[in-house]
Amino acid sequence: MIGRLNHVAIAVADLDAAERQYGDLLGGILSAREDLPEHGVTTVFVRLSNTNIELLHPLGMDSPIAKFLEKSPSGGLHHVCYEVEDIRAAMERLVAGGARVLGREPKIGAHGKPVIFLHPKDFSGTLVELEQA
Ligand SMILES: CC[C@@H](C(=O)O)C(=O)SCCNC(=O)CCNC(=O)[C@H](O)C(C)(C)COP(=O)(O)OP(=O)(O)OC[C@H]1O[C@@H](n2cnc3c(N)ncnc32)[C@H](O)[C@@H]1OP(=O)(O)O
Ligand SMILES: [Co+2]
Repeated sequence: MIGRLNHVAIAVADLDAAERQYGDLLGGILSAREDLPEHGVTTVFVRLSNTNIELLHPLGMDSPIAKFLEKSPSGGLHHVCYEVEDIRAAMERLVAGGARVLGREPKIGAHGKPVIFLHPKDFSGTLVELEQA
């Protein structure tokens, strides 16, 4: 079921600084900033040859990134995103296997495709995002 690594997401407290780190210092190619109010985040993607880095900054009052940054003020690794062919089939399989899918329905993610999240406590302490390929 698990497919390509679509992105690795890093929560950042200072988006300007993170853009300088990944753009100027590391020489990455950065996307434009995008606000995704439904997810409570502003994103910037760094395109790599084999995957992408998603820089995540809190947006709005209920952002999951704000809570994460309260615990880790310097930021840090937030989630990994794997591609799946069929997100509903993946959900059924995961729920049947006892994993907690966060939310009832897939949402549309940063690439305009359906995404779901899996509880970090069910995946060795790592928040997992699945994106329909
Ligand atoms: C841009 C759209 C999309 C894309 O297309 O790429 C995105 O990536 S959006 C990214 C942001 N969205 C999300 O993170 C949605 C899913 N997240 C959640 O539903 C919640 O954040 C959560 C994972 C359920 C945690 O929420 P909550 O239970 O309210 O927070 P706690 O702080 O109480 O956490 C409980 C427990 O889990 C640990 N935790 C929390 N976040 C992470 C994490 N990112 N990685 C690893 N572990 C995490 C937290 O430390 C707590 O553990 P204990 O302290 O041991 O209880
Ligand atoms: Co993501």
